[in-house]
Amino acid sequence: MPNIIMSKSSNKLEPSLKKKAYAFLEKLTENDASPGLHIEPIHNSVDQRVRTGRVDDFFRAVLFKITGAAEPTYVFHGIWPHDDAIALAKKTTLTVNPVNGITEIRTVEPTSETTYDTPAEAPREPPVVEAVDDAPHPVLDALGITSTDLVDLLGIDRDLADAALAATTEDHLLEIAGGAVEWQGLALIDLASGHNLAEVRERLALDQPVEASTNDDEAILRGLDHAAAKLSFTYIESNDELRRAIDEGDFGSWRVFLHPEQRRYVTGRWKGPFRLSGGAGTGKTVVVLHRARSLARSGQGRRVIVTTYTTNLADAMKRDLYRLDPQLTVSNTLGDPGVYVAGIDALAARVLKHAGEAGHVAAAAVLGAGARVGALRPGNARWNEVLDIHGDELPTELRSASFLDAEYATVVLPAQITTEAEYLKVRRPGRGVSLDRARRRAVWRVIAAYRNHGALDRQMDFDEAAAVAAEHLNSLSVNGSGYVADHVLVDEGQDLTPSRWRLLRALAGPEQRPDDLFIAEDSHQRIYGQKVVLSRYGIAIVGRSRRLTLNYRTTAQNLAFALGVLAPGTYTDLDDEQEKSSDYRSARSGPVPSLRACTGIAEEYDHAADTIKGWLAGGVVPDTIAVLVRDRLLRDKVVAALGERGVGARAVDREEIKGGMPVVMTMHRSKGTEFSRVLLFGMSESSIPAGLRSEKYSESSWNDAILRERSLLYVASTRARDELAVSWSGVTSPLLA
Ligand SMILES: Nc1ncnc2c1ncn2[C@@H]1O[C@H](COP(=O)(O)OP(=O)(O)OP(=O)(O)O)[C@@H](O)[C@H]1O
Repeated sequence: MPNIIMSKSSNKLEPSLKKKAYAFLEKLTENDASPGLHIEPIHNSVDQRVRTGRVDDFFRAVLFKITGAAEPTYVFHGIWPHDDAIALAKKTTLTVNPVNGITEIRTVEPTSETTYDTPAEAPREPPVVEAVDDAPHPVLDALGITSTDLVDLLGIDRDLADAALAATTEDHLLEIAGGAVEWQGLALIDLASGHNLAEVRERLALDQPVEASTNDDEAILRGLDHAAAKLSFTYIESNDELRRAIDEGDFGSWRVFLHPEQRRYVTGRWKGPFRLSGGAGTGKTVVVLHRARSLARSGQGRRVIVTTYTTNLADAMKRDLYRLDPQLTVSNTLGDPGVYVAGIDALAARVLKHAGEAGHVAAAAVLGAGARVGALRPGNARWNEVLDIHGDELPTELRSASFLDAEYATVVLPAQITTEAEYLKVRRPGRGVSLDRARRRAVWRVIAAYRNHGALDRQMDFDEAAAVAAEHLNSLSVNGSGYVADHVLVDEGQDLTPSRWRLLRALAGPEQRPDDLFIAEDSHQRIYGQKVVLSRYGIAIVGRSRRLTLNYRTTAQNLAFALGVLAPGTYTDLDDEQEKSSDYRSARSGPVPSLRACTGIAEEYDHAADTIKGWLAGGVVPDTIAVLVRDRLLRDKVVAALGERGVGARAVDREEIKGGMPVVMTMHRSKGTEFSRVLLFGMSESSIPAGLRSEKYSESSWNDAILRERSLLYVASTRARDELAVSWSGVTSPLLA
């Protein structure tokens, strides 16, 4: 049976052609000599491997046939109307790159020397001396990149290198890169964003050239197997896979065309916890899903847990894992073989449910004598209740549910404090509020009351539940029952609290083991909780951390806007190192975000309705449009106001996003989602909510709250794939200034 390799370009078939493409390729895999297929060479073609095949009366497929092995391999390039297909087949070649051996598809234009546009603004004649200073300077030249670097060291096509070296704006360079062989385009973007040659070679695995072969067909097959070639080609292993690859087209690219760097983190094996950081849209979730699959398939009975902070995102990951591999064993019982996907709080609940009586023992150990496992509820209502009764015993500035919640989650629970004496002695690193003995006593009284209320009402907050679940699992490990999962993978790690980290550690076993924990995180997107330093909670990364920097989701223009929002803040990662964002880049270009100041809310509603109508009239699919707002109240007002202006829109809360209509949701809910068009609505001075007042108990807490607001805006702006619009009424948000 012939093997089929699909090229990325063949992935972009018109919907009407998908069924035909599938029927054609299915027949080809059964028997390439089948007479109905008409697999034929083309007279006078540049590449003697090229073939055309009959899809129907009107359409032909263009393929390359590689022989030599027991079965032939066909590289499927695409489908075109008959005459176009013949013309293309004559001039298209499948060759290996002379420098690194990577297999590439190229079009050889017989009449023109270059297939890339020379930039309009590039000087064609030597400029007169006076004009030189004002002349736009080529981007790559300014970085000291030469033609020798590009052509001889990296293996970039000469005509592409010439065009790229002449480009005087990053936009034009992006355009040129977009038309190039995938890995060559990415190499140019990397160089333009300041990476040196060695870094580019390492990122794209060009420092591992393909082993040479004297047999041309063998060389092509080897070149197709290189990590950089896999950006453009994928082996199709079954008819199911073929159908999905064709049906999902470009939307399913993440399933098959991984970047060599992403691939490295999917297949990499480490002695202990590994941390993958990276900006919004760099494919961290994609890596987590692929890695979960790779680990689940790495041995009999592997138990893999995939988790994250919010239930919505966990649900989305479960769906995507199925899209990635419908055959993957999914586990519905914690501890069973397969991949178990759940939000971190649902994991805690599941552990406690199974714990039975032992759960109450763990609760007493963590929360003090008398505590039992109870129903899971958020802590705010209980803190407020306790403050109403005992608030007067605290200094005014500490009468804050936010302060108490943070003190409890980051100091008391992780240190397993159950008595005042322990609290008086405990170290409180990173809390930013100093407490003398008297103040500690007062704070402990309120915390003890909080615990009493919890015990009386048979309630636990989510941090308590995680801490108790971790304690229970650790006690099982001590008794020799072992750990729950061979591998635990967590997405959005920046949002987890210390007790949740302890739970993750416990799920993977108390002691470090190979590939026990894989942590994807972006400290620029921390929108919940406090800063956490992992080493304080038994998770030692030491040298096992890397970053992804290529944004797959959004355009360079949207990314620049989003990074501008972050810029005034300082962010530290889970290793307490300063996080940088200067090397984030995008391979796509689009319009500059539109900013609209309105005089009042009515005008802002009108503008929102007009913007959405314009997008819809332009053919944008309705549910790929989102309006993002700071809170639920405004969300519901926007839905109503849009409706009054003739634009149907759906408010989205916890439920899955349904098709058919533009959606309106809070910025928090937008985490982990993406849309073609996004309007950030209501970005006025008042968009920093009154609720943040409770963070004013210390300067550092207030600064951190503002940092989280910046991060929230960064999350929201990076949801836009193609176009971003921002509006406000009256005075603009200080975060945008
Ligand atoms: N190799 C790839 N090929 C094609 N598309 C990709 C690839 N990697 C990621 N993407 C796409 O880029 C988008 C962002 O990916 P993903 O959600 O994994 O990023 P992320 O880093 O987790 O983002 P965020 O932190 O903002 O949630 C998705 O649409 C994903 O399908």
